Amino acid sequence: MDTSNKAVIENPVMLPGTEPASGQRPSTIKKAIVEAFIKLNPAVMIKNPVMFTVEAGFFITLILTVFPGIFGEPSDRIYNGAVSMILLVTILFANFAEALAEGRGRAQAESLKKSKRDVEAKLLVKDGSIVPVFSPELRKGDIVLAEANDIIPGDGEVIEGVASVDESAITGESAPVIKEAGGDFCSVTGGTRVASDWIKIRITAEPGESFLDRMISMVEGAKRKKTPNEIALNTLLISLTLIFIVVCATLVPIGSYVDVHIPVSTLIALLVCLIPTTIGGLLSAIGIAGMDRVTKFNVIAMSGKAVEAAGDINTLILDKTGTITYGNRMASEFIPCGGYSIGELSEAAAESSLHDETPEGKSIIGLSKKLGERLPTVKNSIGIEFKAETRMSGTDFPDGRAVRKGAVDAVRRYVESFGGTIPGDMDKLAEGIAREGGTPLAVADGNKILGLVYLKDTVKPGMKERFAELRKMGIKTIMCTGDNPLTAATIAREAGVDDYIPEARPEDKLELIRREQGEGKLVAMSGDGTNDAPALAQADVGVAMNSGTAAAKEAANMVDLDSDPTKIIEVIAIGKQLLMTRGALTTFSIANDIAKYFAIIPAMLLLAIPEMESLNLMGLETPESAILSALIFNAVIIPILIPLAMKGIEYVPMSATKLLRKNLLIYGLGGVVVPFAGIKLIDLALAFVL
Ligand SMILES: Nc1ncnc2c1ncn2[C@@H]1O[C@H](COP(=O)(O)OP(=O)(O)OP(=O)(O)O)[C@@H](O)[C@H]1O
Ligand SMILES: [K+]
Ligand SMILES: [Mg+2]
Repeated sequence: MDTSNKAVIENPVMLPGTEPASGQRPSTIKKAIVEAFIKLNPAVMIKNPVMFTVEAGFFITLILTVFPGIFGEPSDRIYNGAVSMILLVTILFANFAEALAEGRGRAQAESLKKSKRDVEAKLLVKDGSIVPVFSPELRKGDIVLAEANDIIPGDGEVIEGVASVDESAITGESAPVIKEAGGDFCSVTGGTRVASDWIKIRITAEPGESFLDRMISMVEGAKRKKTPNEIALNTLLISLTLIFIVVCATLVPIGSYVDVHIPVSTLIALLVCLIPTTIGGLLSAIGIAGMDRVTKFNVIAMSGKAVEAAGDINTLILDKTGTITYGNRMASEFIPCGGYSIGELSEAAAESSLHDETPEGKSIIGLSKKLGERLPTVKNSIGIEFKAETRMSGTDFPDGRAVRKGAVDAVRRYVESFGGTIPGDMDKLAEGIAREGGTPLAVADGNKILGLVYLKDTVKPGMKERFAELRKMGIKTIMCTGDNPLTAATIAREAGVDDYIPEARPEDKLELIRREQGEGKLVAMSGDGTNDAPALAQADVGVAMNSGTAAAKEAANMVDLDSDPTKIIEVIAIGKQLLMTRGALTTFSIANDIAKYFAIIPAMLLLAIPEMESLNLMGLETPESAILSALIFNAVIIPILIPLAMKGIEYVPMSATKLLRKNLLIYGLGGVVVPFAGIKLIDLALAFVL
C-alpha cells in the first residue's frame, strides 16, 4: 500500500486556536468560488431563509434595473443596478464561506476514500475452503481469512489467530497494533492492512455501513443535521427577518400618507441591512468548521450535536482498563497461598485458562509455559467464558472437576457457596498486589483457593496533567472499573482522577451516568469494552477508543483514533469554542444591524425631504452613497469574518459570567461602533471614486 493512503489528519497535537486561519490551498479557494455560484440556486438557498430573503431582494432590484418603471413610479436605473449587484455579492460571500468550510471536509473525505477501495477477500465457506470474493459482496456474519499484506476487507471481529495490523490508513499512526480473538482488542477495521501472521475475521458490518463509510459521510458533511442549538438560533434569525420585512413594508403606506415616496430599491437595501445577514451567512460555516477541527484531532464525531454537548460537559466518566491504562493486563507472577505450591497453582491457573481467549487468559497460559508447566489436555472439557457480570472464567472437566479464576471477591463467594474456606494469607497477598496497582485474580480448584495471579497493566503517560487540566475547566472525572477497590484506588491516584467507583458492573456504569444526568449534569463517557457500550450510548458524549470493540464504537457518538481518553479535553474546548463563536458572531451581527439602521434611516428621510440636512450626523456625501455604503459594509463584513468563523474564538478557561461579559464588550460594543467607522470610510472612498 502506498503512503498516500493515509487519512491525512496532519497535526494531531495542534491546539485549538493555533491553526493557521488562512491555510487554504488556492485550488480549495477556486473550488469554493465555483460552489458559491452553484449555491445561488433558489432551491438550495431556501434552506437559509435570511440569505434567501437577500436573494429575493436581488431579483427584484435586478428587474428594476431592466424595467425601472415596473412599479409605477420611475426610478434610477443605475442606483437600482448598484443595489442589485451589492446584494448578489453579499449572497456570494455567504455561499463562499459555506463552500470553503465544506471543501476542507471534502478533502479529508477524499483521502479516506482512497483507503476504501474494493479488495479481494478470502471468504471461508462451510467445507473449510477459501473462495475469493470482492469486498462489497461481504455480508454481516461472513468469515474471512486475512494474511500478511492482505487489506482487511471489512469491519469485523477476530475469531481466531493473532496478527499485527497496520492501521495507518485510518489513524495515521504507523506502528502496527496487535489484534487477537477475545477481549477488548479483537475489532478490526476494513481498509487496514495485516502486517504479519494471519487472522480469521467475522464481518460485523453490512456493505456501505462500515466505520470508514460512516467516517467519510461524516467528514463530507453529507449527513450533517442541524444541531438543536443551530435550530434554535435559526428560528430566532427567521423571526427577526419576518419582523423586519413587516417593518419595511409598513414604511410604504406611512410614506405615502405624508406624501413621501421611498424607492423600492432603498426599501430593499434597508431590509437587507436590518436582517441578520452576517450570522445568517456564516452560521453553517461555523458549524462545519467546528466538526472539521474535531477531525483534525483524530477524533471522528458522528454528530455535531455531540460536539456541542461536549462544550457543556460537567462530568467525565472513564473506564480503567484499556482507557486509562493500556489494557494489556499481563500475568506477571503466580503467588500461592494456603500452603499450596507454585506448581499446583500454575497448573490450576493454566487449566482455568484453557478456553479463555482474553489477553489475560492467554498471558496466564504463557506464564505457565514459561514456568515449565505441561499444558493439560483440552479434551472434552467445557470452557466457562469470562463475563463482566460474573468476573470469573474457568473450565469444567468431564470428571466433574471445576477450576475457576477471577476477581478475588467473586472467587471467594464462589468457593464459599461450595462450603470451602478461604486461606488466611490470601487477603494480605491480594492487598499487596492491589496496592501496587496490579489486579489480583484468585484461582480455585473446586472449593479450594490455591493462590493468586498478579496481572500487571500500565497507566498511559501524561494522564495526571491532563486530568488536572479538566479540573481547571470545572469538569469532574470519575473512574469506573470492574476491578477491586484497592487496585482502583491506586490507579485512580496514579492517574489523578477526582473519584473512582470499584467493582462496577456494566449496569452500575449506566446507573452512575443516569444519576449524574438526573442531577441535570451533562455527562461524557470514555470507554473501550463491550461492557462499556450501554454507558457510552447513554452518555451525552460517548467517546470510544479506536482500540476498543465494535460494540463500543457502535454505541459511542465519537471515536478517538489515538485511543487517548483525555482527548475529550480538545473536544470540550472545540465544543465551547463553537458555542462561543456562534454566540459572539450573533451578538456582533445584531449590534451591527442596529448601527446600520441609524446610518440608513436619516439618509432615507433626506432622500425624501432634502431640507432635513441636520439629520446627516455622519456627514455622508449623498443619501444614495450613504445607503450604498451601508449595503457594501453589510456585504464585506462577511468575508472579513470568515477566518474567525473558521478558526473559532480562542477558548481560555474562565468562568462563564466573565466570559459572557468579555464577549459582550468585544462583540456587542464593537458591533455597534465598527459599522459607523466602516460606512464612513466606504462613503469617502465612493465619493473619491465617483
Ligand atoms: N479473563 C478473565 N478471567 C477471569 N477474571 C477476569 C478476566 N479478566 C478480568 N477479570 C476480572 O474481572 C474484573 C472485571 O474485568 P473487566 O475487564 O470487565 O473490567 P471493566 O469493568 O472493563 O473495568 P475496567 O476496564 O475499568 O478495568 C477484573 O478486575 C478482573 O478481576
Ligand atoms: K444585515
Ligand atoms: Mg474495560
